[in-house]
Amino acid sequence: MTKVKIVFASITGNDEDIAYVLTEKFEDLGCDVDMSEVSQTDVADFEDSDICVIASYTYDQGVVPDEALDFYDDMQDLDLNGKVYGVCGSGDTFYEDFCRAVEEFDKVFQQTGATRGADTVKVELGPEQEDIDNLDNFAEQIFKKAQEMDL
Ligand SMILES: Cc1cc2nc3c(=O)[nH]c(=O)nc-3n(C[C@H](O)[C@H](O)[C@H](O)COP(=O)(O)O)c2cc1C
Repeated sequence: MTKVKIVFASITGNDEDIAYVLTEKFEDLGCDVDMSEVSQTDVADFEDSDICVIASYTYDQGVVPDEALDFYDDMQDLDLNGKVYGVCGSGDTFYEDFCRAVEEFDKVFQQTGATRGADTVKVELGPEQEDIDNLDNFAEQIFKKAQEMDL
């Protein structure tokens, strides 16, 4: 069974909602899914998974959330070759750096050698039906890539 690890950073619940949408979709696809909050998660969990996903909000001029900084730093030392990843997150277009943390996590995943399974998904605040459709599509693409790689 394909193992999926979903890590989220969320203060007001939008990214937690995103993580739940993805959990449900990956489970529908027949995956074994584990979801956890970033400050409660060890990066080694990604090494034990086939598919690695991050859902993060953006704060204060586009930086990675404070509680995700250790995780972000630890990711720089990971070798995730042969694994598939995806990044998504919530932001607010009121701010200049809309969903910048999504881009930052995408960059660090690239450094790990993991393969991007789908383009990033950026959600304006909480996920509406259109976002849920985009997230379902995101999960399907990632799963398809993992199947192509025999994961
Ligand atoms: C002080 C503050 C700064 C923020 N800065 C940004 C930002 O630079 N870029 C962005 O896209 N969203 C920014 N946001 C919006 C949050 O990312 C957005 O509310 C998000 O939905 C929160 O996700 P959560 O519910 O998972 O905590 C900011 C919000 C606050 C309160």
